Amino acid sequence: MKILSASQVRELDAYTIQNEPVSSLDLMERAARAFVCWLCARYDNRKRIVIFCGKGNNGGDGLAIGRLLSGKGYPVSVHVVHYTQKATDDFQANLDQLGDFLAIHDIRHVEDIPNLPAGDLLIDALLGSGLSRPASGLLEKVIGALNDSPAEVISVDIASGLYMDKVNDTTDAVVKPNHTVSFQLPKLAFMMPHNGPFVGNWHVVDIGLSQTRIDQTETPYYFTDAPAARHLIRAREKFSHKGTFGHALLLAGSYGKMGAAQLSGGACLRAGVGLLTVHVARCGYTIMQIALPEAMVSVDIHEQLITTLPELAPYTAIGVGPGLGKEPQTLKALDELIEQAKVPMVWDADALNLLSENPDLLKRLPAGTLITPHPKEFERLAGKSNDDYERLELARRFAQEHSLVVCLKGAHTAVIFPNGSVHFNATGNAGMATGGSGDVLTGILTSLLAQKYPPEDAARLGVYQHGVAGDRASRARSKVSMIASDIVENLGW
Ligand SMILES: NC(=O)C1=CN([C@@H]2O[C@H](COP(=O)(O)OP(=O)(O)OC[C@H]3O[C@@H](n4cnc5c(N)ncnc54)[C@H](OP(=O)(O)O)[C@@H]3O)[C@@H](O)[C@H]2O)[C@H](O)CC1
Ligand SMILES: [K+]
Repeated sequence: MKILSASQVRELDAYTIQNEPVSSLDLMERAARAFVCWLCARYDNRKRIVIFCGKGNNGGDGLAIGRLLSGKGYPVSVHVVHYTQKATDDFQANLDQLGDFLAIHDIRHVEDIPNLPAGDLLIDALLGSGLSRPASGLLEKVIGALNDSPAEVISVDIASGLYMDKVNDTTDAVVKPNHTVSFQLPKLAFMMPHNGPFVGNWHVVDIGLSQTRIDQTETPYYFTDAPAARHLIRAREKFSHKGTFGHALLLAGSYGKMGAAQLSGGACLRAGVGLLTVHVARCGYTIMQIALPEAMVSVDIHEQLITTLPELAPYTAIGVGPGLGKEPQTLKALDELIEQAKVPMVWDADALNLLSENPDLLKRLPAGTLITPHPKEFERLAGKSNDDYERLELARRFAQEHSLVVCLKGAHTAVIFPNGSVHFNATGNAGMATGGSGDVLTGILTSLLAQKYPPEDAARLGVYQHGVAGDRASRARSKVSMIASDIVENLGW
């Protein structure tokens, strides 16, 4: 799925109106119907609905939603916030229609804002994608009232006050909804970690905007959802054998961190690799043989560290980093790895920290290598950024400059290709913010590379499947109790 900017969505809107053709008022009706359909599937008509409308098309949607819900027997009250004289034509047309159904409450002063008790369901249709400046005055007060209320809030299209595709100031007044129901496509703002409170759980509903035009519209931003991920999965041929699925090498596990090697190795196996060898510090030999009977173990000459490489010829992909440590002898082994590796690689964890301390290594990383930094590791590699949008742009430049596939980990992990395109991931949950979760991802990615998935596909699919397994684990164990080995256990294709 593509993610478009506010101006591209406006253009898409206009194109659909002109070419389908459909009147803008009918398009608004479609949007309202899609929203109502979403709402009715979740809340029955005993729920009291309180709708707050601005005077643009987002407000127009709110009015149409009020009319449709009222028609379905929901107790609805509609409040129009008069922050401006100006109203859009479609807002006005809906206001005229709604007047026949319901009394409309005007909010002209702070005192007109109603009480919002816990049992109500508040619909935020104040401002949508047309936001052009921070909400102030009366709008700011209404937004404050919505945020102060214990009632559940659902935002129409986007939380009022939140920019679709650029950073908000921390002092901006923005609605904090429980849910956002977005029309047609997700928005870039939904992907940004700091926007979490201003998005809530988000959902996309289809309003029939032109697919032809969406296909034609160029964007660097994409969303890897279930259909996109399914498209990447390769079927297993009947006459395949373990050689078909490659031989992965993981360089992972030093003294006290052998669990990282175990998690990464387990995930690598469960992601379908034919054969796996884990190269560990000598002290890990027995641990690994017992913990992962399906893997072969190669031991370093050093008792506690990884300081050398095994013969690399047999391997079809290499993953390095989990539980590695940052000792100078290990750095030397990584230097040799860059010299000798002729197959795709994943660099993670301490391998990334060593890269950031040794920029010369970074310059020599082979094109197409996958790196999997969390925001702090990325900052060490590429420098500080002031906000999420800046970090994303920095990561795009970084991926392009170094010809790397960057998996910038987060709630919606951003997989960034060497051409600068960004693929946000749909799956995963906060339960995955637990030690070892990253080691699991490295194992999955190494496995897919070993099976000859191109690095870009391996990254998108691996990150997606990691999240799916995390979601299964959280259903089985809860977000609080799940641990990284539950993610390995729940991997499935
Ligand atoms: N394609 C779709 O997805 C469809 C979306 N629909 C809905 O339409 C809105 C967008 O509607 P629009 O009228 O463009 O914009 P808003 O409703 O968000 O804003 C209305 C006007 O308010 C002004 N504005 C902007 N920011 C502020 C502010 N901080 N304070 C006061 N006023 C503000 C602005 O006008 P200016 O000229 O003053 O800048 C806006 O134009 C979309 O989100 C959907 O909900 C359609 O219903 C169906 C198709
Ligand atoms: K809104």
